[in-house]
Amino acid sequence: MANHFRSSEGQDGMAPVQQPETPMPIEPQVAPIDSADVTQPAPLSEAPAQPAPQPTQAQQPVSASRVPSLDIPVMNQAPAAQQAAACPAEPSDGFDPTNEAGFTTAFAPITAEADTRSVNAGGTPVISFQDVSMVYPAQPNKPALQGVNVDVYAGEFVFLVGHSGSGKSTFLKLITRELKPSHGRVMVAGQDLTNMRNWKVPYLRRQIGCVFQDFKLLPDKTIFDNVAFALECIGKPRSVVRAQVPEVLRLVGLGEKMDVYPDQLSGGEQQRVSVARAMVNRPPLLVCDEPTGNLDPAISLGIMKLLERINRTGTTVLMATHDREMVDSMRKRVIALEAGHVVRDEERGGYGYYGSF
Ligand SMILES: Nc1ncnc2c1ncn2[C@@H]1O[C@H](COP(=O)(O)OP(=O)(O)OP(=O)(O)O)[C@@H](O)[C@H]1O
Repeated sequence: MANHFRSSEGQDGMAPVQQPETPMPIEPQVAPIDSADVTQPAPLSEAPAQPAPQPTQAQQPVSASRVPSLDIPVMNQAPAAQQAAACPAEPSDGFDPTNEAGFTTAFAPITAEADTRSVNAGGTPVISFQDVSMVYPAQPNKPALQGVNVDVYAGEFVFLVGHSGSGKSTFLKLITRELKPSHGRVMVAGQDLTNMRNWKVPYLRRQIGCVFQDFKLLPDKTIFDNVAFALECIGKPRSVVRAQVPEVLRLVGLGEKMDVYPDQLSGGEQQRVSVARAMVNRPPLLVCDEPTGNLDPAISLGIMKLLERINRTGTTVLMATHDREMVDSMRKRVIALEAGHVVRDEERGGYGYYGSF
């Protein structure tokens, strides 16, 4: 799946059990307004400089260039009513947004070097789990995660696979600080989430774009307004919203549908809106929980191409999935969980054999 992107140019002994945190409201503080120019990379965060860690066996060198910084809310923090209506009939349009005219401007152009780039495993990991365990109070004798050690570096594209209940969603929720670990340390962009003050959490979440299986779009807002909402929540001025929203919607091939409502879109189109919303402020890290779980294979492929394209611009992508075919075809890094343990971490892995879910 490498080259179709190029042609489009121009176009994260147990300690005491920890209670899950009450979800944070969207952006109680409004951060300083920054530039509207989403084409310019910015530093990941105010993360303190750290000594270079030793790369693990699984890391292989993705892109040294990098990393765009952003202001983006965690999208599942939005009001409950946002669940989209059931997906309408899904046209098998085999849509490939990377072939759309005007595909490019929000993201860095893909250059020949992009295909040969390597992950910089020598820097600070974007995500670092250090002997992490998570025990839910309701299941004190069954840790959802136990003794997990994982580093993910800037520019990687990583699949998180495993049986239902193996701990994938828990892993992702630790990265967005929806949960705190019962034991161990979770670092994201050099920041220790274990000790992070609650008021800082919204700032962390601005750096993490989230895409979910159920899209979580606001049914009573147009596509434009759904994406704009992500920027408005973090205090972006109208001019920034007006510049960035159409651009990112064109990127996902929905430039002509900005004024329609979610229930007027197919499931694949709704997921593309969800990706646009997650990426509109260019977070350096994209976390996806079963993003293709509600989509048929042709539509899933379009979404995966879009995510791979986004990864090629330097965005680190971590995706929990049951999509065997997709994982096998993409040959990206695969981390497999089983009963809360990492049982496999392969550089260019396949889905593996887990029976039926
Ligand atoms: N809020 C909760 N309270 C108690 N136990 C929970 C909670 N959330 C998850 N668990 C348990 O933690 C374990 C891991 O769940 P998790 O949702 O992380 O798995 P998963 O791999 O994401 O599953 P799926 O693929 O079905 O989404 C399971 O045993 C689950 O029952």
